[in-house]
Amino acid sequence: QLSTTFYASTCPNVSSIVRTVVQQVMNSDSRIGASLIHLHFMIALSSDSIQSEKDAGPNANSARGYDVVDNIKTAVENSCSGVVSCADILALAAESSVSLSGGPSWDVPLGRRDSLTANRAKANTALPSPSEGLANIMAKFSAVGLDTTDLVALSGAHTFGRAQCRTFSNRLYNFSGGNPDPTLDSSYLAALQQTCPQNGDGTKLTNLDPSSADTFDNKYFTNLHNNRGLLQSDQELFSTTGSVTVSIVNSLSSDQSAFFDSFAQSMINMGNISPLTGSKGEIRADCKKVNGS
Ligand code: HEM
Repeated sequence: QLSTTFYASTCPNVSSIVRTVVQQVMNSDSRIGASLIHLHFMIALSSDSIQSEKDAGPNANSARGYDVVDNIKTAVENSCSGVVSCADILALAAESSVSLSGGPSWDVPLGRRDSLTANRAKANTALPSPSEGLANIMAKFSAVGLDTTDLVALSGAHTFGRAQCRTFSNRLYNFSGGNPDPTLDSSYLAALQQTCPQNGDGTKLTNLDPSSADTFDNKYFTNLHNNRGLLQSDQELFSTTGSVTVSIVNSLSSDQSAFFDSFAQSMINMGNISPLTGSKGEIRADCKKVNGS
């Protein structure tokens, strides 16, 4: 029961306020759009609020963007005090991040409220890890009502942003019987081994999309065709023989506008995962904590 016109009378300019702040930050930080949508994903999948995910295992060190959410919140509060939730701000920031990076735009359904709790245990188990295998990741998406098309389309968000060596270095040296992941293209493997030496700094960053690092396009899917998916969870979408994901990758790699349409729809689906609405939850004053805590 979210609605794209939810703030039409209470905060009619909310979308452009959010977009302006995201644009400003992008001018000096080309990665911030990716970081904001990544944050939106983590929060959507753990159906929980900002505070809790921040320190959960799979996200430790990986959640950038909290400060920017605070800045957006301040800008929104200056125009319309106390009416727009942090959850809606993040959903709008995700859309701005994509459209300002060359991707699709869409009308964001709004009217979410912020949770009254923070649940670290749930964040730890509901979030997929890049090495846990396609079947498990499909099950985690399915558990929140997202199907295989959503999984493949949304994984296309790895068309921009960065990942730390520790999130894929298992593929580089000792993946199967002492060898690197056999699905990795050999020159890409060599480049990644240079970036991420064995026993090196696991927090070092590299581009998720080696062909167009900061642009939102469908090169992510052509990378998979060329065995240049960075995370194991990326490459498995294409390299798992017989998986239904293969034909979806094929169709999205051959048609960017089909990817954009699918992505926008799947973002709406992701944003619809059990939102708090009506009188449930609250409108947080500070996005990092429950009111009064
Ligand atoms: C399918 C399961 C997914 C897995 C296993 C996964 C895993 C990861 C990992 C390990 C990283 C690197 C984090 C780090 O190094 O700190 C990452 C980054 C990222 N993820 Fe995903 N992800 C998934 C789905 C998604 C979805 C659905 C979206 C958004 C719709 C998304 C958007 C991003 C973006 C944009 C980044 C880069 C963030 C930045 O540069 O700050 N991911 N993901």
